[in-house]
Amino acid sequence: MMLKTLQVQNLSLKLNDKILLDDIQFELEQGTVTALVGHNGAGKSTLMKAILAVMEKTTGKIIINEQIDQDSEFLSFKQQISYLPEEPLLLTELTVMQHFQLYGKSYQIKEDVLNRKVDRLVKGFDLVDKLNEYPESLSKGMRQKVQTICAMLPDVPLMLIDEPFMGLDIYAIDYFEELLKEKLKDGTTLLLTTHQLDRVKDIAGFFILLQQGKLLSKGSIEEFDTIKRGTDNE
Ligand SMILES: Nc1ncnc2c1ncn2[C@@H]1O[C@H](COP(=O)(O)OP(=O)(O)OP(=O)(O)O)[C@@H](O)[C@H]1O
Repeated sequence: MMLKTLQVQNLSLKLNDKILLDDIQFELEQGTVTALVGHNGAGKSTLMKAILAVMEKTTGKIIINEQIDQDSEFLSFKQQISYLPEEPLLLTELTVMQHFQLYGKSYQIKEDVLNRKVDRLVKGFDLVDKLNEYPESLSKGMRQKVQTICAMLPDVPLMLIDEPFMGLDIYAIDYFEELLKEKLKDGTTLLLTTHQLDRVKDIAGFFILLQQGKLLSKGSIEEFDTIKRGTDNE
């Protein structure tokens, strides 16, 4: 039996009487890639934030590796997940390197391991000469690269990626894809939101379709194509 990296059970999230997530249920098996799809406002980002506990769920259970429960082991739960937000969330007062060190501390990465990883990733993303710069002196794409490196530093069971490849040039996209494939080989499980399924088809095996906070359907990517052809009337 495959290990279930993530189990989401009866997850609902209400905010000011508005139901943003309605009884969501799904599981992700170890080493799989799932694309979270749906129209603007369907609840994709909210679902990620609920998994991360950035937004507080109203009901339900969220469990990592079949044992670490968001409700009972909050700190160790948080350390099992790395998150790449759609827009970079960098701190104006920290240099690029200090951001990496902050992530190293939060995920308890040993200093030598961290430095080795940083070394390799800044070379890959062509940021070697930016380590001592502050975010405001970087381009938008460079900031996105810094945020991407932050998310790639920890070795965690689950990665949540909101709109991968946004703002990255083609070289960075290729390199990022390579890194994701490496992570998958190491057993990391990926959940990513996207509006362009074509872009993630190479790596994603499964989909989850949200509509107005409800899980409308889920299955393999091949099945999604069939659903789409049925509804789009192309
Ligand atoms: N902090 C918040 N306060 C109030 N409403 C919110 C909040 N965050 C999200 N919502 C609402 O929740 C719904 C889902 O938003 P969410 O950002 O999760 O959608 P999404 O599927 O990620 O959309 P997009 O494709 O546009 O990124 C929307 O109706 C949005 O207005």
